[in-house]
Amino acid sequence: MAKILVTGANGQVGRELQVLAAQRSDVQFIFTNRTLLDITDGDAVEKFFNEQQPDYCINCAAYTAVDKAETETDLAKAVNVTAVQHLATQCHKHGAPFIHFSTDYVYHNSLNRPLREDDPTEPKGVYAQTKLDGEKAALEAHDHSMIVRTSWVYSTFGHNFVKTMLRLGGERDRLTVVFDQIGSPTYARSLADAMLKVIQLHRMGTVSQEKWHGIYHYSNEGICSWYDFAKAAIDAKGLECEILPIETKDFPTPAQRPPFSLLNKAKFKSAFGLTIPHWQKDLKRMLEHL
Ligand SMILES: NC(=O)C1=CN([C@@H]2O[C@H](COP(=O)(O)OP(=O)(O)OC[C@H]3O[C@@H](n4cnc5c(N)ncnc54)[C@H](OP(=O)(O)O)[C@@H]3O)[C@@H](O)[C@H]2O)C=CC1
Ligand SMILES: Cc1cn([C@H]2C[C@H](O)[C@@H](COP(=O)(O)OP(=O)(O)O[C@H]3O[C@@H](C)C(=O)[C@@H](O)[C@H]3O)O2)c(=O)[nH]c1=O
Repeated sequence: MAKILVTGANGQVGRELQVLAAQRSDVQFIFTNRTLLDITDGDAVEKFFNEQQPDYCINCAAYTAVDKAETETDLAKAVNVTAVQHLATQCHKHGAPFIHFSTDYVYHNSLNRPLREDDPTEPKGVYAQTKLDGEKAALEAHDHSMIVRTSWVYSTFGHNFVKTMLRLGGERDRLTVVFDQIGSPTYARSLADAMLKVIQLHRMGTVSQEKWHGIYHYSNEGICSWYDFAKAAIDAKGLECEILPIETKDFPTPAQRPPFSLLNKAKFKSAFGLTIPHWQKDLKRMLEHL
């Protein structure tokens, strides 16, 4: 039976993988959180791999506090770069294909079309830079590193934009949200499900090394601004809170966000023959579980 190691399993994607794992008996999952396995500890990671011998590793651990990363730079680097190198190195040593998540924030441009994996990157903040460096570390350390760049992840678990909007929307009469940052949300349940399907295809022998190794995009289908996304969530919940569109300059933050980071998913869909739900459908699905 294949053994899948999931690191950072207390985060949004990790928790969704745990939900899906409960429905599977054909695969053995090992879920680790920071207490069970601190991935910044290289010796601990090595020992863990030697003892557990996983067949696959999905790294859901990350430093994701975008603004705080501007001041907690060393910690962001340790988790998003050094630790990723530890995991990829051990995956390589044990012949375990690796899945690692990255972000749409590696981009910062004004291309007037969905972004492809080979479009130029231009990380603006510490979080974005460390995620890009982590991608490189994973790709260099292991020849079976799948980097999945995703965007605007939300779930019933953990902290995310949707839950923040619903909380604030229940407390205030009015919220102002940027409408000049465009992209696509990603329901962590769908992302988790897609990763397990990719592993299933690999186990069936239909995913070559060349196909596994490299960068893929995955987010929900469709396009919106953070304003549209907030309004959809508030309206779906029937909250009496007015959502007003504002420009980024009127919502200053320590870290810059990309103005346009809509991901083109053509490579992922054609490589694995999978379809991706539209963000409006997935938002409804998530709100039903909330
Ligand atoms: N959230 C988003 O909007 C987006 C996320 N991504 C990427 O997707 C991936 C998953 O994100 P998401 O599920 O939202 O992340 P979360 O922030 O929800 O979870 C990250 C998890 O990593 C854990 N962690 C942090 N440091 C360590 C460590 N040293 N050892 C072990 N575990 C650690 C955290 O533990 P603790 O709770 O103890 O801190 C937390 O449980 C990440 O790579 C992220 O960069 C990409 C685009 C958008
Ligand atoms: C709370 C709030 C945010 N905003 C803006 C700020 C920001 O530009 C945008 C998104 O808000 P947040 O700061 O909650 O989201 P942020 O932490 O930037 O989310 C990012 O997280 C990392 C981990 C990723 O990888 C990205 O894909 C993305 O999901 O909305 C408002 O305009 N009004 C508000 O009331």
